[in-house]
Amino acid sequence: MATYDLLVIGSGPSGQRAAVSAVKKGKRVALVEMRSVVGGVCINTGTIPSKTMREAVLHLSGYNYRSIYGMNYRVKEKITMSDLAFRVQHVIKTEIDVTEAQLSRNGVEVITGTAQFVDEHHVRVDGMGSSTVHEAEKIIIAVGTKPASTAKVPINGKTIVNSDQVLDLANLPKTLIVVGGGVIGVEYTCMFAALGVRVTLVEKRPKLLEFADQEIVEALSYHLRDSRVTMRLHEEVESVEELPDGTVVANLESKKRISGDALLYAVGRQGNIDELNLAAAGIEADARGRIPVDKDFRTKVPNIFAAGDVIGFPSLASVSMEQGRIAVARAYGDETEQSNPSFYPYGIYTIPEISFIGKTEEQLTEEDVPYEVGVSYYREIARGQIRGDTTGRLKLIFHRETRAILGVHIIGEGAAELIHIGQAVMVLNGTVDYFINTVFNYPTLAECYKAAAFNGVNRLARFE
Ligand SMILES: Cc1cc2nc3c(=O)[nH]c(=O)nc-3n(C[C@H](O)[C@H](O)[C@H](O)COP(=O)(O)OP(=O)(O)OC[C@H]3O[C@@H](n4cnc5c(N)ncnc54)[C@H](O)[C@@H]3O)c2cc1C
Ligand SMILES: NC(=O)c1ccc[n+]([C@@H]2O[C@H](COP(=O)([O-])OP(=O)(O)OC[C@H]3O[C@@H](n4cnc5c(N)ncnc54)[C@H](O)[C@@H]3O)[C@@H](O)[C@H]2O)c1
Repeated sequence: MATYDLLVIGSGPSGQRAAVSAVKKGKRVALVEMRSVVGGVCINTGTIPSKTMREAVLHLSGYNYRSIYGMNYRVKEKITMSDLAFRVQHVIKTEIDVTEAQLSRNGVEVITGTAQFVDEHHVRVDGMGSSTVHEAEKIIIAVGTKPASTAKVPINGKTIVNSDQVLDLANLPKTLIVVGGGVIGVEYTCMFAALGVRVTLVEKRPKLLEFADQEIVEALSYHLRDSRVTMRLHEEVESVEELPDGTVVANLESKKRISGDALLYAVGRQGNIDELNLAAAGIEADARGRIPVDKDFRTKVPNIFAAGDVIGFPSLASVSMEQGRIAVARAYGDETEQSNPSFYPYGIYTIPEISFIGKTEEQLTEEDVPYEVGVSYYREIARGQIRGDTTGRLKLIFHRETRAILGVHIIGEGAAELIHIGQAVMVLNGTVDYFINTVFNYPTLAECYKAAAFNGVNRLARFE
């Protein structure tokens, strides 16, 4: 029986970061992964495939250049699922190689197999025709999630797919039903709509992306409609059926029936805990398979920690890495490593992209915080015109009295990169005056910050 200082279960972003951090602290570390390759949902089925597919869609469809060369501009006239899969497979393979190299360079022992607890210090790993028990002083559960499913939606991996299977669609459908207007549903809706697929998006809540600033969501909704997406909000899909001709029907609770060539079921995800035998370690998960932890990512069993999507919100690759790092720091009594969730950014890879940090107008209104808003439009910035994005906008929210930046909300090309300028100013306690008094490269999208700051400060001046 092998003995480790730390055993990590799962090789997604949280597991990888936890394992390497522990090695850097001089610990002997093993990482167990049940897939044949490392990287988790992030590299193999979720983040990396979807973001690469988006890039392929934007390139091949010529979407970003239609405002310059005309609505019929295309790089490739007939785009197939294999065109998209080609680029995706290339990036997945490279990312797996990079991750494997990083783990081996750092001396993390990767064990392939499915982990299950024997007790709070022992884990059995079944794989490759063998079963071995490993002992560890500390254990980190980083098993991530899998798509939520129900018997009423017969996923067949071909025409009725979940988000792990999108690239398995044999052909690009002419019509697609997307169930779930969360981040996954909305991102894929945008990609297929940009390819000319007629998409119907069904969301049971009255609004899409409820956690985002509603002005930004309204701007996105405009783009979705412009791309001929039909939005069925406040409507719940009750069941799905396959018809003999191979098409698919979604039955809504309101008795409406929607038909399509294919259906993507993206109604959330649940913790990957079925194989773990958590009870043997004295741990319980909630109904959605999420494991409760304290602020240090410690479960109710003192030597066992959990990080990443399996602990629930916000379920982002970016945050999962950070949770893995902090969990290891706390496991070894290190309080110096810190991370502040108030400054975690969101990047939503819709078309156009959305990114934000800090509070929304809705939250600040609810909290009675006196704020002012400054807005700038990509069409007024030279780089916006050069790039062909004339619909993007950046919204800066700042405190009316202290002038501190309270939130930044962006929709448009490069939003997920651009947000980090606002993030740095917020983290360093900057005010709107930073943007007024700073020179930005010209022509860049970063100039949006300065234009928005002027706009906001000019509004304030009306009251002086
Ligand atoms: C379609 C999609 C798009 C996304 N896009 C983004 C994005 O743009 N930006 C972003 O920040 N986040 C995005 N996410 C979220 C991101 O992928 C997750 O937050 C991240 O992968 C979670 O990392 P993790 O370490 O918790 O686990 P995961 O990446 O889920 O990895 C967990 C690993 O544990 C393994 N495992 C499970 N059980 C066992 C067991 N018993 N024994 C051994 N191994 C086990 C699994 O095989 C898996 O490899 C997206 C997710 C999806 C589904
Ligand atoms: N860019 C990113 O950061 C990114 C991208 C994709 C995924 N993710 C992560 O992946 C996780 C899962 O994403 P998701 O979109 O699957 O989950 P989600 O929980 O965010 O959204 C699911 C949506 O489906 C709706 N829904 C549920 N049942 C329904 C029904 N029967 N009919 C119609 N609508 C229904 C819900 O109201 C909800 O809005 C998220 O937590 C997210 O953080 C992040």
